[in-house]
Amino acid sequence: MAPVPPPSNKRPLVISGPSGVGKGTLIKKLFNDHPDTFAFSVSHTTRLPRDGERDGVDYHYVSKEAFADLKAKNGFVESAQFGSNFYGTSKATIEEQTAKGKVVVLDIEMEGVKQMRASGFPARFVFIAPPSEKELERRLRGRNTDKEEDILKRLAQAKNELEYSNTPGVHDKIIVNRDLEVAYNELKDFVYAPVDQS
Ligand SMILES: Nc1ncnc2c1ncn2[C@@H]1O[C@H](COP(=O)(O)OP(=O)(O)OP(=O)(O)O)[C@@H](O)[C@H]1O
Repeated sequence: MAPVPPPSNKRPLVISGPSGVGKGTLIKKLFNDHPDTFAFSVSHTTRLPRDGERDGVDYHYVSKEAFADLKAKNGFVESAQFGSNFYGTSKATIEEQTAKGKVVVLDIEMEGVKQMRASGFPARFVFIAPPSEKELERRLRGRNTDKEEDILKRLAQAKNELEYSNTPGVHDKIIVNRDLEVAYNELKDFVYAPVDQS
């Protein structure tokens, strides 16, 4: 198959949506299909790695002290606290990848989207929605990565995320991830749309 030319729109892509909705799954497909086009914005986190996760690939795993230090230096475009852990996207990470000509992909949650919108950071905002809250719960339990306590916290937070997604003008595109292939095609169509349509 001939290689697909990169999208004409190079603005970073901000993918948000409740935990367990399938953001990671969709992003992985995009990267697998177009390995040289996108660059993942690897977030900083103070949480411990899950089995199989690698430092610098899934997250930059840092101490709470190191995180606070970078935040004090205004080094994050967005940061948030979930439970007892902190998450953030460093400016340096985005700038490095954009300078290499990549379309940077950010996987962040509601508070991060609010912060990025408030900052006026130039980006395209995509919200991934579940077909239903019941299906979201099924997926969270099905992936077998979270403790019961965390699942309940994620489901409570999901309600806030879904409510926020109804705010007009926040997201440039909302995709319901019911059937994975259908959702993936919608995402690709949006990402590869000419500049003036997105
Ligand atoms: N369309 C779909 N139909 C059924 N299952 C799906 C679909 N999309 C993703 N899943 C499954 O749902 C689970 C959660 O997906 P994933 O881990 O990608 O979510 P996420 O939004 O990245 O979560 P988090 O924000 O917590 O990282 C996974 O087990 C994944 O295989």
